Amino acid sequence: MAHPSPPVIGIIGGSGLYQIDGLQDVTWRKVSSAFGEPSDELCFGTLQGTPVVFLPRHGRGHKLSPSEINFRANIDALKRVGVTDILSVSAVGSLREDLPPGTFVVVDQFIDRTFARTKSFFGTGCVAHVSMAKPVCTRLGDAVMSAMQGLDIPAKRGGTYLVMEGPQFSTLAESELYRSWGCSVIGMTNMPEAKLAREAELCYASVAMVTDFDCWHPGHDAVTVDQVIAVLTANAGKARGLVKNVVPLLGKHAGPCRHGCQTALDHALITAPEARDPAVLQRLEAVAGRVLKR
Ligand SMILES: CSC[C@H]1O[C@H](OP(=O)(O)O)[C@H](O)[C@@H]1O
Ligand SMILES: Nc1ncnc2[nH]cnc12
Repeated sequence: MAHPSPPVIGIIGGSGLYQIDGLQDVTWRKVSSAFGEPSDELCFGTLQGTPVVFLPRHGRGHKLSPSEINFRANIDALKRVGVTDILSVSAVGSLREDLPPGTFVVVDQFIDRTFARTKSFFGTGCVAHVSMAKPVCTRLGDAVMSAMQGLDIPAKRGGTYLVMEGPQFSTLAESELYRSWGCSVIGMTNMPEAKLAREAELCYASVAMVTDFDCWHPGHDAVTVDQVIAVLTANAGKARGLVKNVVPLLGKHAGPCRHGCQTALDHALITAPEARDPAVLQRLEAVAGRVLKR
């Protein structure tokens, strides 16, 4: 059995989402990771009796820029406390006219243009290659879509999230390039987060909340943080409603995901057992213990 059932939900909050309102029995607790410091303490609580673990991606007060986030520590820490499913919530710019600010996009693909981040738990001493063909968990995506019903949220299932390094926003030429690639939205954080969740055999889905039209749109020639925060604030109630609905929905699922997220490492390890570095294996205990022990 890959995981105890039911799923344990972890929420990674992005810009503007530094706590979950309405969470009961809340405690913030420092959780150590073998990969350094997570962005903040983890927030443990329950929503209608269902346990939830929350982590603000940039830390409370938004202290970390996208390039400074220790994505490995965040995912490792969430796995260490028993999280099986990660719902990522992010602010994004829209690259399409039909995705105006206020739209919630449950993205299903990513293009990773980041270049200054550590992107894998694996490497010298234990090499692995997981599939990223389908980076988003269908079960989790289904639950998010159901949770939005009745909330009056303009929602779209599917779309490609272009992940840029930042912290500066894009040039017009870059924005037009990503549009020509057919991308739907742009942000700075979902990679390597999604890659690391897959390596850690965690289900992952991302709700991309559109806050702006980046800089390509004739009516909006630049994006500003003030604009992003204003749209996020206006949509905070809807984001809260979504989290409130999705947690009990997911909590009702019994057993592991059937889409392969929780067995991603079954055919991924390539380093011969006798060539593996024991110190590296120890660091990988939470992430990959399931396959390293057998
Ligand atoms: C505040 S605008 C730019 C900032 O917002 C997004 O963060 P997140 O994905 O954590 O919501 C974007 O990726 C940038 O980090
Ligand atoms: N236009 C944009 N580009 C990158 N990240 C963003 N986050 C919110 N809006 C964004």
